[in-house]
Amino acid sequence: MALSYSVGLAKVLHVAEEQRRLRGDSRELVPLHSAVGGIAAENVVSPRSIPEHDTSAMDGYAIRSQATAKASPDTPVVFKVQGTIAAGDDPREALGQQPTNPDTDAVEIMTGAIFPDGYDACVKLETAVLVGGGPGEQGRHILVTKPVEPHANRRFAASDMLEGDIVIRQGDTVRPSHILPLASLGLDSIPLVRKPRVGVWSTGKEMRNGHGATRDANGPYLTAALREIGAQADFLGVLDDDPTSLHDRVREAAESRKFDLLLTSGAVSKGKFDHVRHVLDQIGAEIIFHGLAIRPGHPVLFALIPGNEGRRTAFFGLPGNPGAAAACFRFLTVPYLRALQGQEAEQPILARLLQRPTSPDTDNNARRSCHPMPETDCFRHGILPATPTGQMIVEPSREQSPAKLGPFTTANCWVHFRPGAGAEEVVECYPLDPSTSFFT
Ligand SMILES: Nc1nc2c(c(=O)[nH]1)N[C@H]1C(S)=C(S)[C@@H](COP(=O)(O)OP(=O)(O)OC[C@H]3O[C@@H](n4cnc5c(N)ncnc54)[C@H](O)[C@@H]3O)O[C@H]1N2
Ligand code: MOO
Repeated sequence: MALSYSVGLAKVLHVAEEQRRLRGDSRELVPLHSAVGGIAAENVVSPRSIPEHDTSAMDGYAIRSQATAKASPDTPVVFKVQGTIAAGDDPREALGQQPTNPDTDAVEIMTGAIFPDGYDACVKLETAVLVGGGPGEQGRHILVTKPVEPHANRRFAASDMLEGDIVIRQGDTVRPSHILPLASLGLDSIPLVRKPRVGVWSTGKEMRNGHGATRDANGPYLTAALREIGAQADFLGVLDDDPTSLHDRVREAAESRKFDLLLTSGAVSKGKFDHVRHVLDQIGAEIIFHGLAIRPGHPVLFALIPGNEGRRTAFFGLPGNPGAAAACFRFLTVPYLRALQGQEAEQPILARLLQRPTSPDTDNNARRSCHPMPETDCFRHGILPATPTGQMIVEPSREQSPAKLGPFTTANCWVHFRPGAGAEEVVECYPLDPSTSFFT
């Protein structure tokens, strides 16, 4: 009896935690413009409160609001304009030595500029009536024709973020939207978890000699998907069905210390040319599991390969059928890499299954693939549309063969059917691509 998915996953996470400890402090400071997609190595807290000063929210005139309490079109309040403060100016320098009187003077102030002492509000340029002025703009006055609210158009210091606020949490993936607050706080780099280095091979001579026109789908897919989730992935080539070259390449890679994880796809099942298990046994690998009670992907293998100085490299032997390789990658390899980098487990979105009438063959296929399977976890791709009412209803792809890839052009999610879960159940859905979200 094969191990259950939950036991297999627990073993994967256990190894990931162990390897994480062995990696030690593997962080690097990365400039903000290159940080998107990386994983925060620690909570980043705001080193200061922002804005650091009270500033104007509008281009206009700084005044003292109290002085306008009785302003009306018939009895406008007149202020003499004394100097100009632009964003980036020190108000004291901009206004010079000459003291101003907030009861009778206004100061021209630009958006983002620091308020001068004694002035509490800003009258927008469009609201004030400018009179006078001329060459050198001496003698300018403004008329204010209605009372100005206290603190109008004033942004208060520390009203945005406070010193000590958490800007990004340890384990969060950096998104472009994190960069705005991080940069505003004056941070130019961020500590990220060093990217896990992953080596990927495809196996099977059918992809090398061209007979039968099987093209390598798994190699490009796995390499690209790994890069998308922040790993440093190297595609190491397509190996043919020769156990000696498989042996040498895997051993060499494990001893090179270049990789945190190695992946193969294909050659893990029962066929005459399925050499992965045998080769790992020869190398002296610890087989954590070979086979899980999952569909697709039941021949999947997970092992630790010995290297130099007692160091061991984790290894996934993913099944060859591309749909099975993709499911095992999504539900085993991605959780492994998340845990290795200190990220929490992904939380699924719960959705109801779309019930469809079943008559043509394709419907029967679809129905069968979502039929409850006792003691087996099933992973099916499908579409979870954004409905106008916000209801979560998922439609599994009609075609679920792990050898057929057409549905990957339209699917946007994986559906996880727990053992025995039936068509009436609420099911767990995950974005098809782990770097995406249903809501962005
Ligand atoms: N007697 C049994 N036969 C099979 C079993 C079984 O339990 N008993 N399991 C089946 C299942 S399930 C799967 S999945 C496959 C997986 O087998 P392997 O991992 O050994 O994969 P291969 O035999 O090497 O290839 C299977 C299939 O996938 C194609 N393939 C492989 N790699 C790629 C690639 N990189 N890109 C595109 N296509 C790929 C390959 O050409 C084969 O058609 O075994 C079943 N058999
Ligand atoms: O893993 Mo296989 O059929 O379940 O493709």
